[in-house]
Amino acid sequence: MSNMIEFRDVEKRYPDGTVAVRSLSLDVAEGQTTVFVGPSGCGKTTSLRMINRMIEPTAGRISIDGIDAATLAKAELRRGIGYVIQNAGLFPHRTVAQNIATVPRLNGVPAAKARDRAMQLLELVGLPAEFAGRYPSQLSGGQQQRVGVARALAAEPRVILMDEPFSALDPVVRAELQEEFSRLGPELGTTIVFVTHDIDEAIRLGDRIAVFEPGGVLAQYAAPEELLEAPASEFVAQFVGRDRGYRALSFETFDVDAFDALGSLDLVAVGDRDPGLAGRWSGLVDAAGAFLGWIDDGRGDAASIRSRAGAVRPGDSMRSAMDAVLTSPTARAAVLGDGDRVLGTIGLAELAEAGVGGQRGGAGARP
Ligand SMILES: Nc1ncnc2c1ncn2[C@@H]1O[C@H](COP(=O)(O)OP(=O)(O)OP(=O)(O)O)[C@@H](O)[C@H]1O
Repeated sequence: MSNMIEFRDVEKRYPDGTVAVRSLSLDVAEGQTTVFVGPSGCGKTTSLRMINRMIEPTAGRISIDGIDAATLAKAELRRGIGYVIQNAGLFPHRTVAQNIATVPRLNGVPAAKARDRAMQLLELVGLPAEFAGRYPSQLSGGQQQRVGVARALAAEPRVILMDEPFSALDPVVRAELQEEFSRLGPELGTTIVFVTHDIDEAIRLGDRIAVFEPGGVLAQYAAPEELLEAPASEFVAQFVGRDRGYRALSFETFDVDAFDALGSLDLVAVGDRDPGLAGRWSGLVDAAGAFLGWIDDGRGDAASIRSRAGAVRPGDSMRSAMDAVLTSPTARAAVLGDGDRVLGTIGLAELAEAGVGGQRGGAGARP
């Protein structure tokens, strides 16, 4: 994979002597999402803004696609780089469609064409077409942020810089945007550099994560799995947090073969009835044996389903398996195989043992 952006010994020293970024060297791979994360004041925003030269480095070199950014005219450089900030920064007196079409219009794209494209982008970021004629103040924060992303995409940039774009949103909307956004980047093949102070957001979105520490120093640059499993310093270990073991489970695959034995589960097929199971948890299955949910009245009827949560399939992450156990009404997750047929159940203790063993031994260590 080729590098889209290269930092080489980049430094930013402000006139008052503050060194915001110290000897930064890193490569941003094309088509990937790279996240700059770290506590406040550690130089993330400064590093991001040096890419499109909103801030000029005082030493070192940044190249984009092999070309030294300092040799390009700023307007030309920025034409290929989208920029999204917190609170979207939309133009208040322009409609949503006009906001999205801003850069294409400046680039001479005819109005009708720019508008068609704006409508497509509106759909891409999950907003209904009737929002096109609204003004930013008539949208919620999350909707404005979606328009901000659409506007950045409108010029079909090869690179998008995002500075804490979701930080001002409430946790639910924020999680929604993270979820959708993590699909959008890879789908469009756009190279994204994303700044956040939130390690969970970094892990959710980043293909690679650069952890900055105070003083503008790059503490570690690695894939999320590696960051969690092998933090390079005490600072990184602290920053990724005490619950990093749990986070790391996202990268471990649930493997039925790792368990010596599964627990048993009584099953009732749709249309059958087993009075002996009244008052006990059992699994409802369809005629082909596929798990439909949990029942506790022994009646083979979809109306009896008390919960559909609490099932895990081979190939799910260990974190999903853990969630399945925790959300199952029985405190044990149903383990499903081909065609969602029930293989048995697992509980927290077995899972923890397999998960911890997997991490300790690393991939392939199991005989
Ligand atoms: N114009 C400036 N003059 C002097 N110092 C500055 C200037 N702009 C930023 N700094 C300092 O540079 C350091 C890095 O700032 P920067 O905004 O890059 O950090 P950050 O990691 O993005 O933090 P935050 O998450 O709080 O925005 C900080 O100590 C900041 O106070």
